[in-house]
Amino acid sequence: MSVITFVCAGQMASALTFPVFENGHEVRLVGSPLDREIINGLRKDNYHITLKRTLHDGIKYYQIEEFEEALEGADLIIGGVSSFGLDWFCDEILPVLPEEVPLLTVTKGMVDREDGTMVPYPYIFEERQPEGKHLNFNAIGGPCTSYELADHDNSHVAFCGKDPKTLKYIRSLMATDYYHISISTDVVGVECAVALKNAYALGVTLAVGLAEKKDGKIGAQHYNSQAALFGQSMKEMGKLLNLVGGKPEHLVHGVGDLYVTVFGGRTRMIGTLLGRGLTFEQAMEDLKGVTLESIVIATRTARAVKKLAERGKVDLKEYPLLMHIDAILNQGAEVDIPWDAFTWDDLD
Ligand SMILES: NC(=O)C1=CN([C@@H]2O[C@H](COP(=O)(O)OP(=O)(O)OC[C@H]3O[C@@H](n4cnc5c(N)ncnc54)[C@H](OP(=O)(O)O)[C@@H]3O)[C@@H](O)[C@H]2O)C=CC1
Ligand SMILES: O=C(CO)COP(=O)(O)O
Repeated sequence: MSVITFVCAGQMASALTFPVFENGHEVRLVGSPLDREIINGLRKDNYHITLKRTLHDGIKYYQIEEFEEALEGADLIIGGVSSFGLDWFCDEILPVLPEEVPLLTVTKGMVDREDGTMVPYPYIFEERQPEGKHLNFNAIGGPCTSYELADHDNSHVAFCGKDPKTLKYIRSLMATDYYHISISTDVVGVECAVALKNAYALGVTLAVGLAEKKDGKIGAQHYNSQAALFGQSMKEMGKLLNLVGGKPEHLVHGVGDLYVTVFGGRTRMIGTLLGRGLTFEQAMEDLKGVTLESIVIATRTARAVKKLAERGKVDLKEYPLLMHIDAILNQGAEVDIPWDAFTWDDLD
């Protein structure tokens, strides 16, 4: 039995307690300063108020003030922060983590630099750890919604990090007959692929809202338009993956993640509302309190691509869907899918 300490008791970190606990490990779940209510509820009856599932009896729950106690003797630390708590995680958590214990994070995202470079979160964590500290950073990517993992649906994810031995070790702690894990040292490839899907899931689900608007009926579906946007998303994601230097095969994790997010992710909600004709501000107001990584990543990716275009490294015409998503989110544009920009002629 190993001891596995989770920092943040959000939906995904808490869902991961299922495979870990079922593998016989001691599970310690520590809430962020914003997770007090979640931890109080779990202590009462193991029911997680945002995941809406009952966690295993036997998990130990901690408030953030008890973090050091929860770290004692830990063999693995799992970070469950979202992009919105990234600074808190870097400033408050990284300094107290023991160097000898590997860290595995679920946070999907990238940061864009002034010159248009896109840097995945594990590298940001590495940069922002205290000077002289050398934590062992690893991350999870791939299609896996929290509530379906909690329900034991078969999921295939990718763990990435620099050290193959660590990746094999972490996999040995967490793999089950329903939680299937590929491992890779291509951190940029895995992380960029799965971060990008958040931006494009918003793009595909515009078609969900557009169909409802067209038919005047909530729940109306038009799969042709969703499929066209899905294909265009895959094309642009592939180009972006190539741009950051990730291996093309990791597009599998990003495209799988795009699929699950279009059907079962929170990003579907914002894309649908925008497609129905709500302004960005109205949609955000309706979805107050929902974790929407897509807004952050779409904005950052578009900013990076525009910067690279200024530098002559890319042609913006190759990213019509990303540019339209950015215009909706950041320039007040109405939804008006640039269908013609998606077509191309391949003639010998
Ligand atoms: N949910 C899912 O199905 C999946 C999620 N992911 C990724 O995992 C990450 C977390 O997602 P998820 O668990 O769903 O999100 P949640 O919003 O449920 O959890 C995020 C965690 O980060 C904390 N947090 C947010 N903002 C701050 C802040 N300013 N300061 C301190 N802590 C903060 C949250 O506290 P609080 O609860 O109070 O907000 C919570 O503990 C995301 O990057 C997401 O893309 C990956 C795979 C699937
Ligand atoms: O990343 C996810 C599934 O892999 C979930 O996406 P959302 O953050 O949109 O819910």
